[in-house]
Amino acid sequence: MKQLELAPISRVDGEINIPGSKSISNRALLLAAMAQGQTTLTNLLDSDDIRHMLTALSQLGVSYELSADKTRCVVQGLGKAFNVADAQTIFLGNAGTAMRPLCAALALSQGEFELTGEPRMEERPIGDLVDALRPLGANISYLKNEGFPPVKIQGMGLRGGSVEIAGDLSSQFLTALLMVAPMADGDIVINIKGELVSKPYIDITLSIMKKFGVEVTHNRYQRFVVKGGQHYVSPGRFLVEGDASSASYFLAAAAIKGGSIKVTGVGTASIQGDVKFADALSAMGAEIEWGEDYIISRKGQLKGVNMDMNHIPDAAMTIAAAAVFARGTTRLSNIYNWRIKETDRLAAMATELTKVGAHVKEGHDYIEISPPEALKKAAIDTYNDHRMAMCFSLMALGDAGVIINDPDCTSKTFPNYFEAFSSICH
Ligand SMILES: O=C(O)C1=C[C@@H](OP(=O)(O)O)[C@@H](O)[C@H](O)C1
Ligand SMILES: C=C(OP(=O)(O)O)C(=O)O
Repeated sequence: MKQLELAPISRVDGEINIPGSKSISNRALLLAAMAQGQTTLTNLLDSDDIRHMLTALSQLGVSYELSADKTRCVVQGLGKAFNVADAQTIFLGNAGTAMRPLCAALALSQGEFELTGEPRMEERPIGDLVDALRPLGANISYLKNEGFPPVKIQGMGLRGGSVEIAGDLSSQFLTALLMVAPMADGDIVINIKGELVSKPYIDITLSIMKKFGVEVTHNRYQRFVVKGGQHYVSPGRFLVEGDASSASYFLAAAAIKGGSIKVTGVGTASIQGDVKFADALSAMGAEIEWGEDYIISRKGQLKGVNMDMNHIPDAAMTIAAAAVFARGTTRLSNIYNWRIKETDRLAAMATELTKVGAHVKEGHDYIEISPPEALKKAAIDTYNDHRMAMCFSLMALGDAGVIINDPDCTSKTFPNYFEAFSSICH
């Protein structure tokens, strides 16, 4: 196994143009593929999750042209759902933003499809989405375990109707249903069962759908009404914002160590909920300055916080890492669904933070972190989770340095993360 040793870093400073957002790239690609007209996507993310979506679209008969650096993509929209004569097996790695939306999109399409993924994907639920699609006419079956990928889809279009969908495990199920609903034969009313988690990701979905010409109304995220029989229409050009979750590591670095870091590509104009990470960092004591498309972070005297993190589950992991450098205890709550992401992130975070000397309490849906007396150098297991690798790079801001096992797992969303990180370290 590859290991990356990071020596203690004395100062951070600089500016980073953050690569494109994963959540926006995969949504925009799928809608561009089904929309009428040609879409030129710029600042597209080049990473594993996006490559899986692009490969899937090729298999589904979509033509597109990627620039040499893979950040510009001209997509020829089909103007309708997919229609593929030969049965297709589509491998989606561990990309939730490909698996869930494509499951819905293929139920809406014509053809026979199998959606498969990495072993961890077979442990990440999809049952709540399948249960919501079936009453609309979807023919989906499980190839291994009930409620989990791989799935087999006999695409035959979707009718309108009123459905319920569980909101308490993942917002991606609702995102998937919303994205296909306008192309169903009739109107669709979606009622949310239970608390809807990760709500800001629904705002990303609705915002991108609107750019492609479709408006959805909703009643406080409890009931969504989507008119059926519509088409998406390409906006022509679509600029992908920088990834706000990826920005969190750099902003945290300056807050922990000093100097000043400016991230560009995300700011007050962002449609991503994860920009709220900067507010959480500010509550810990960081000095934050906002611009329309940039955020600057400077050192504060960090202190522990007690926060509900349901709205920013991905960037919340960065707060857990920063807590090691804060005075007092940090408690991050309402994060049960950390357990069903790339790994069980509550267990992984607790185990690895303990290795560096932090005092950690892992609850069913929360984590409590008190800083170590002295940071210990440790070899950090990353569990094939890009965010574990990126979060624990921050340990190098202490006096001990850190070893990151399997650093290349950042390729899921940020292949050049460690180069970018070293560019701000002095
Ligand atoms: O819709 C999206 O783009 C995402 C939603 C979130 O997942 P959950 O809704 O499962 O929390 C987030 O963790 C994931 O990285 C991306
Ligand atoms: C949860 C994540 O990914 P996915 O889109 O696969 O759910 C993530 O990127 O942190």
